[in-house]
Amino acid sequence: MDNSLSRMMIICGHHQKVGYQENGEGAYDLAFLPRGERMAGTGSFSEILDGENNVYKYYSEGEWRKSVSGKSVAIVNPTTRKTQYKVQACSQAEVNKVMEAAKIAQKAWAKTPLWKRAELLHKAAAILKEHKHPIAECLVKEIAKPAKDSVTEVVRSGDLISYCAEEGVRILGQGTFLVSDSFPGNERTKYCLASKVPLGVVLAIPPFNYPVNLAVSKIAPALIAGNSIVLKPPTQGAVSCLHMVHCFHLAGFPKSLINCVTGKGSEIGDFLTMHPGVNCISFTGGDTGISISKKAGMIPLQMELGGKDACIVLEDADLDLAAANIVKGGLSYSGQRCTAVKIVLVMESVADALMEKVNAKVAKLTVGPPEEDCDITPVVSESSANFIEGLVMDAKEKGATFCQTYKREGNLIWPLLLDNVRADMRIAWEEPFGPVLPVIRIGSVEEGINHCNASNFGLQGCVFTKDINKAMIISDAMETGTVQINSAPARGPDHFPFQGLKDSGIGSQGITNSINMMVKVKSTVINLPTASYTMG
Ligand SMILES: NC(=O)c1ccc[n+]([C@@H]2O[C@H](COP(=O)([O-])OP(=O)(O)OC[C@H]3O[C@@H](n4cnc5c(N)ncnc54)[C@H](O)[C@@H]3O)[C@@H](O)[C@H]2O)c1
Repeated sequence: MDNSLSRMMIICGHHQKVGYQENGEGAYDLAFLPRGERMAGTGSFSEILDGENNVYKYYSEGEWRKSVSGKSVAIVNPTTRKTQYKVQACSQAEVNKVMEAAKIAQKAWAKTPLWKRAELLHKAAAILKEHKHPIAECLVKEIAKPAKDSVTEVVRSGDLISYCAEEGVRILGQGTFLVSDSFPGNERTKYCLASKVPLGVVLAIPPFNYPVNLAVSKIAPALIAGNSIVLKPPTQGAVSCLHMVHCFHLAGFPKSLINCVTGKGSEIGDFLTMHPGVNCISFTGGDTGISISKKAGMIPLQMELGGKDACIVLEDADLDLAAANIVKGGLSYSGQRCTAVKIVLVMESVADALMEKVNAKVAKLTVGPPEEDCDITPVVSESSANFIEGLVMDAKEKGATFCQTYKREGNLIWPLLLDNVRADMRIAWEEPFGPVLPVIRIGSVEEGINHCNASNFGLQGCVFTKDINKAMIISDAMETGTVQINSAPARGPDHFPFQGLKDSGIGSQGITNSINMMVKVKSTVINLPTASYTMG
């Protein structure tokens, strides 16, 4: 931090705080503010920033380090489109070192009592929540998430860690005891004790859209189950992740148990996912996950990939409820959610009425910077905005009805509903990951289900109807990991099972399922010389 900073009044919502102005490179000095109120890279977080070069460090062997590569990766603020932060470009040699250390640390951690693991996780959760503001600030600057939602993401992550600690001590505290005489031909001469043991080193790769939440949803289950962690954060979201990791550091976890390497995908991406030291990969993201699955060795994989979540609206639906969920479900965080409503399939007879309600709500959305807590904020990158524009132009050429005028400034795209979309348009099938929502008018429920099932994705879907019997039949017919009845698709609450079928993933998440996924079963069989049946 240089000396040229000038003291100023920083306006935060309705509160005024006396502090120092941003120095133009994303760093602040607010050391006099209460703990937890400080800004990114300062106060408790000053250790994670190489102030001389203004590059965030990576975390290895319990220390914050500069890469020997001398190189950095720039993180571009989606709103200003200027470099906001820089992170270390780690080398393959540094990844090797991290892997070796993580392997050794895991062995000691596996011998740490479960209650002690849980205690440390609770501590990390509390520290994370205490520092919600500086971490949320990173989310606002790196991924343009609206300010309030950014705080919510951090708090929710703290709650997830605590829940995981509680769930872990219960489910990992129990094994299975089997006797041999239930299988034909056996006497009770064998007792089998099956217990859950850690996998080893878990490689965690979260996506940009929930970098903190989707990192801790891997880290916490892995740790409570006795594994060590190597985290590879997304580039946009890396600095938020580094701050989050520092909260685990402050909680006092053993060194090398949690590690975080940053860098270019081309340099360390495949190197990490194909590394022989990795015993499990937990990945959330797009199609990259499919290629990782093909390249990874014979290790357990947890893959949560893209979605094209359909919203089927029947003739008897509560249209106000459906409209509210379509707008919130489709356009929150500018549609950059795996479980966003990504296609509306509405019965022709109620389509005009529904669209009127939806368009009235879209007109009320605020569009602008995340700092102002706008509903629609810039999408994560210029290439993402270009991709979304490509889908919009394709729909235009093929005759979709534009409910709003298409408008874009830089990475900021105004919310847009496309009515009368047809199956020959790309947007009927592809995931825009932006504030653009296609609507297909259907003549029968079967047509809606067929469209949903023809997708290569199978994450979630939803149906709006007042008839629970019809809803159940549709839910059973939809080939998706989850179907929501009378609400938009959603991942939370975080302890619910969460899984994608087809190209949407492998395995199931949610706190309990993730813990169970990060262990393997180990059996010890006691062989008795004679059959023995317990009498009392
Ligand atoms: N199903 C879910 O739970 C879920 C949740 C959120 C997001 N998503 C999906 O994520 C996508 C958007 O996120 P994104 O753009 O960050 O996805 P992405 O696939 O581009 O990147 C995901 C992660 O993979 C890393 N990565 C990229 N190339 C790699 C390589 N060769 N080796 C190792 N790691 C590599 C990225 O740095 C990032 O950390 C959307 O498709 C969305 O639907 C799915």
